Amino acid sequence: MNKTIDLVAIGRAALDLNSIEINRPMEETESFRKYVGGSPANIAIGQAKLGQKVKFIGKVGDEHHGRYITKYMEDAGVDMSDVVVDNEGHMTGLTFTEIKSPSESNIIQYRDEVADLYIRPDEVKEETIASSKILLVSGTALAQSPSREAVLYAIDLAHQHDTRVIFEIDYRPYTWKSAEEVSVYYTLVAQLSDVVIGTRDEFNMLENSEEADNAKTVEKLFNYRPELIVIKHGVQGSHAYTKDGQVYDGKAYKANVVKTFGAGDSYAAAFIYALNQGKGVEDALKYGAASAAIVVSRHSSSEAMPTVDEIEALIIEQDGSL
Ligand SMILES: Nc1ncnc2c1ncn2[C@@H]1O[C@H](COP(=O)(O)OP(=O)(O)OP(=O)(O)O)[C@@H](O)[C@H]1O
Ligand SMILES: O=C(O)C[C@@H](O)[C@H](O)C(=O)CO
Repeated sequence: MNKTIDLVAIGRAALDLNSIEINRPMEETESFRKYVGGSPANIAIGQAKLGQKVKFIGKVGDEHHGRYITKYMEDAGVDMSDVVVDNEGHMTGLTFTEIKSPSESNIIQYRDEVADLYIRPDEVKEETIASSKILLVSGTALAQSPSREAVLYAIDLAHQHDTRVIFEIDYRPYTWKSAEEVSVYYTLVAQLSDVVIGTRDEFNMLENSEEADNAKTVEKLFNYRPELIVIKHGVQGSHAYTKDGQVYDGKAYKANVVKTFGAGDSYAAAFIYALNQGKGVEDALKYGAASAAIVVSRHSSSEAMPTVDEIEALIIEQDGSL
């Protein structure tokens, strides 16, 4: 089928309530600003801002927050026509963020019985997956049925239609029942994906191990489908590994940090954008890191997503050239 969509993301679109009073613990924070949130929604918005054609597959509550999210993402350029409105009383998920200091942010999530975890396989449209170059899978969508089966079905369709599967491990502790359960589903989906992106801690969850050896992690996964694996190490940067044995080291850019969350989503949006533009892995690492440096210097994880010009200006400012 003709690939008219650059990326389709599956998973949660939720609300972030970010503390307005920065550098303060949550216990003393009284005011919050509302944004769209949820890792795959943030990545979809980031991609749209970079000029990509993006579609979203998910489920939102039949209430004010669900309507706000759908409208915001449509206005941001994300095609929301496959998003289902829940009709069983499940609500949109909420995240409160604490911005304690430029090096410490925490999140508190309300994710019991949330609408996004109730998307069913029969609500995933084959023609959407078939017409997209990339299926972006968020690991949190594997935490519970029927969302788990919806994701596995989407991956199967992607394989049938030559759609590249990118797995953002996106570990959130809520909803999962045990470390073993996390490891089983993360391993399964990583083995079925073409590209896997996660932090070192998230790969530890995948392996259910504290060993933290990047070389061993990639060696095991390269026995399966993945051809590119990215392991992120926060402000220390990130590493990309290819199946043919190449290793690329990416550095973090300097930033005037407001808060640390949102880094991973902005990184993924720009890293995938660069690969889709035909740039090499080395450049993709720069685009991802520059995008993250911009988002950590702003208040949100969605509205904060940068344009291509902003990313390239930051790379030129700090590296001297693109
Ligand atoms: N404080 C920072 N300053 C500049 N760049 C940063 C900072 N923190 C992270 N980054 C950039 O973002 C990339 C991804 O960050 P990180 O490894 O923290 O991902 P993550 O844990 O998925 O993010 P998140 O906190 O959003 O979940 C890093 O490789 C780095 O390039
Ligand atoms: O991913 C989430 O559900 C919360 C995010 O929207 C939040 O902004 C964040 O933690 C991004 O990494």
